[in-house]
Amino acid sequence: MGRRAKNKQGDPEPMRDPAENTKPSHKKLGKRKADADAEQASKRPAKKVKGPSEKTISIANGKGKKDVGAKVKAKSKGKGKDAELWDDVEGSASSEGWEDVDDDPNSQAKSLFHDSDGGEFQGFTGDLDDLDVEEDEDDDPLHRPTQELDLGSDDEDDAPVLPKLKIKKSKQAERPSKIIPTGSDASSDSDSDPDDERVTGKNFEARSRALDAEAAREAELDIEELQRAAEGGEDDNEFDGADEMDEDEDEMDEGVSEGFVLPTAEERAEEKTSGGPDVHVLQKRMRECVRVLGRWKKLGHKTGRSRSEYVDQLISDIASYYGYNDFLTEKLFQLFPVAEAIEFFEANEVPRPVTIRTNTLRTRRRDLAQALINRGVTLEPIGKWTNVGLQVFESSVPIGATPEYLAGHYMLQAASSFLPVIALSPQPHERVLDMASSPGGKTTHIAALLQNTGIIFANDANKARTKSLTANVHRLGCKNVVVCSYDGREFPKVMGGFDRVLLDAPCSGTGVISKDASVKINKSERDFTLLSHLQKQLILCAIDSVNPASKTGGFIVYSTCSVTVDENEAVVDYALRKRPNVHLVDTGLEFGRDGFTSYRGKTFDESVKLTRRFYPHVHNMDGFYVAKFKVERRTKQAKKDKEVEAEAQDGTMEVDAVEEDLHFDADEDKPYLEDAKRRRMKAKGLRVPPRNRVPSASATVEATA
Ligand SMILES: C[S@@+](CC[C@H](N)C(=O)[O-])C[C@H]1O[C@@H](n2cnc3c(N)ncnc32)[C@H](O)[C@@H]1O
Repeated sequence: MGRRAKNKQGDPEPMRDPAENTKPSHKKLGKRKADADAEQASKRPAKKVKGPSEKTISIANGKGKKDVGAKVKAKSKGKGKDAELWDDVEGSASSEGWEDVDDDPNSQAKSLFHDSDGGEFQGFTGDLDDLDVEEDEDDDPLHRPTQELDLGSDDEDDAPVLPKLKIKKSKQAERPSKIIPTGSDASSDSDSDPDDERVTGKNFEARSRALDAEAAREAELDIEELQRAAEGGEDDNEFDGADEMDEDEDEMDEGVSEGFVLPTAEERAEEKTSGGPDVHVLQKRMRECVRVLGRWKKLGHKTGRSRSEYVDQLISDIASYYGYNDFLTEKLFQLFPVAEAIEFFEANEVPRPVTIRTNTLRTRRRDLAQALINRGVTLEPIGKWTNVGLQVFESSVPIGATPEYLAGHYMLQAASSFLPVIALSPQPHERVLDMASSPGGKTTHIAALLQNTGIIFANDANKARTKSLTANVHRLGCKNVVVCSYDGREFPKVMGGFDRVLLDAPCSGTGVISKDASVKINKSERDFTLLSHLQKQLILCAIDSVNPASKTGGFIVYSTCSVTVDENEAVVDYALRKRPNVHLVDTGLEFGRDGFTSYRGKTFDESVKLTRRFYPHVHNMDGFYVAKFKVERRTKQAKKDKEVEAEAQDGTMEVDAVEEDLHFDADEDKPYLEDAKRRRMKAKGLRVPPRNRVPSASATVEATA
């Protein structure tokens, strides 16, 4: 296997065979964790990627796994491909970045929410005063948990051969489609695989071309798959993934495993009180449940048990194997076909790749790459979809403390966090609101796309968190940012009339479990209810803060680092119903799965399929969701009609957060704009005219120019 392949983050490993030896289970971490710990000890020493604190970040090696179909459209527009990938300035296809470098190590506030790089929600009560927010550790590689980087050997055969669970082998899965490729994606290539070369300043462009070609190949495969799927028709089973096994597997394995007996409800209850079964029993049972559920139509009748008994057993075993609470296990399990759900849970056990976003206000990607390569960093472009992203494979220096980092040439930023800003696509000279912005990964990215023109109001309700936001804004040389600290629900009363608004909403963080395993056990039904409620309030305020008459914009992007429907499609659908003057538009993102238009008995507006879902097991990036709306002028009757309809459909969850007469008050905005202007002038050494008016309101407004 080539160097690149070895160094990339591994795919989630399949559940191991019972024959493999493991430690006894560790209840708190989940049985899989105990299992993994045992295996870890036997692995070869890993090469390390150092974080800024000298902690090591390493990436587990993984092999062989293929993936389910991500949609990749390889588009080649105008310029040469090399130029696109290594462009100096972010082009129209946009570019993007990881945030969350918390430059304020002293801040100890605890976050109730997850931000895209792994904050923490700890029981939000719905009142901002109850929020207790912590600095985002994952924003800062200094604080990132140590992860294992197993670079493997040069010879693929050296890797331990793990018996594989035949949990899923869909037709789709026969080729790589991860947007950030993994080792396994490249493993089938021959010796002459360009991936085998070491990445140097000289071969950047060749590597970029190879990536393009790969994307094009994948796009062709995607089309083939879609055609196959269309010809194959729909499965009428309760679960999409049912009967999804290959026919050849069917022939090989027609029956229910001999000696396997699904425990009864009583036996399960007994098992629980006695600490649960041995990890081997769990693995075996999960395999069997996945296999039988995967071919329920053929095997179900032979089991003598009901489908729901199998499902219940599997959910319960997943919870204890991976260490989730039962509620969250079921919630996440329901999002996927059976076998794919296992892939998702497995992917959450593996760290995502280390990625950085070039700050184009300070440097060009190729120059940054060369500078880091000179320092001993092994990296390469993330992929064609971003012209500012770099994936770091190994580094002999702390990647969060290099001179380039300190000089603001890049942001450590998860690849998924690039997505909402790409979708927002801010245009130079626009006025942008980043409604929940700390620690500023997306704000600074927006600033770069605006080329330091226009103005960004970077708001966050948590004042402590705005410290790291301000630090990042300064470090990256953003001169068009005003930092402020309001509850987002106060907008647009605070100010409005924005060309674009980003609402990267506080969320449960179910997309970033690999970064923060505490999510597995600390999320309850109530958390999701409260979060969804807050998100609905915020999204209406975000919509109302947009100037529908904007000549260049009039858009809002809603994003979360969560994969639950309550926090995503349900919020978007609610906004569509409550605000007749908005409609969804294409996000402009070239990959990601369609948003759900129906889910467990709920039906959403058809246009919700325009929203995008991203998954760790599919795209090799954090779980993420992105929706983009266009805001039009309101017409009174349309508004009334839609709202009556919304009230009727809403039932229990009514969120009337926004007063109807809210509008942008240019006068109220003036002091903030003036303040920013004054500071800009001051920074440029110009004479600053006397202040007309001091900003009112309790909020802190800090111009960062
Ligand atoms: C997902 S994080 C934002 C990450 C940020 N966009 C970035 O890219 O660095 C969500 C943020 O929302 C903030 N927040 C929570 N409730 C809020 C509210 N009611 N209004 C505004 N911000 C809020 C939290 O303090 C947190 O910083």
